[in-house]
Amino acid sequence: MNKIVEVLPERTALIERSLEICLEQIHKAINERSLCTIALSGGSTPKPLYEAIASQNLPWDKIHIFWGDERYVPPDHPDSNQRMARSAWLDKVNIPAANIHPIPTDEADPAVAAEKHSQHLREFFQVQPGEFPAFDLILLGMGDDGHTASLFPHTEALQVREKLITVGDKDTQPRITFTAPLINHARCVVFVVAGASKRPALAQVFASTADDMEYPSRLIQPQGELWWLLDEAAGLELKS
Ligand SMILES: O=C1O[C@H](COP(=O)(O)O)[C@@H](O)[C@H](O)[C@H]1O
Repeated sequence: MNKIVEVLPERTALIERSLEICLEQIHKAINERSLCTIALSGGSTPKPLYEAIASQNLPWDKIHIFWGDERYVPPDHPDSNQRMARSAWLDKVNIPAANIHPIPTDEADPAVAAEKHSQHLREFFQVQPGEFPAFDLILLGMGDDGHTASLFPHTEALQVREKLITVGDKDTQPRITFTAPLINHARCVVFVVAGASKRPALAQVFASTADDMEYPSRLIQPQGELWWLLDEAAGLELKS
């Protein structure tokens, strides 16, 4: 793993740097494999990044969009990660509908939706049960509690080792989430984290010893590149 930490002076610089890294990874994947697979994060932080990507001239037909986690709500719900990414980015560019791979949230049982989407990933990436595909780029955020994707502290989802996708648990509300092993098979993982409220959890995520179950972002140790892009409010104590 190649881990790079950058602390940017403020949020605009954080988004500009995040855009640069994303564009590098997109072009690299397309040059090497003629295709780029990206998994998006939700929450509020990445919205300006998605708006910035939407203004780029990219070979959209070669880019496939997935989500690292989703709230278990319909796609038009205000909390939907899919809805945010569509309005900030995907609805503004000429990307084929078949290149957008939302997490289904219409099954009565979220575990059925998780398995259905796992099967979709296996078919798309042509991997067998038990194998993990390698996304070109996985974007992640981090909550104030140290969660990432929908891997929340002390939840069963953190223990899942064999599956691609599982059911996360946000205060008893189900969510669908990539598992840590799926994220860790990515070629490149980029955390984009902003705001002083993230500082205490970041200190624990970067500590040499701390509880991975208390701070799930510690579980993210990909085989490829790992970028931590922080604004100064979040990363003040990590500035070298
Ligand atoms: O719940 C979630 O929160 C995290 C962090 O969100 P932010 O609003 O602090 O940026 C996000 O990465 C995750 O995808 C989302 O479901």
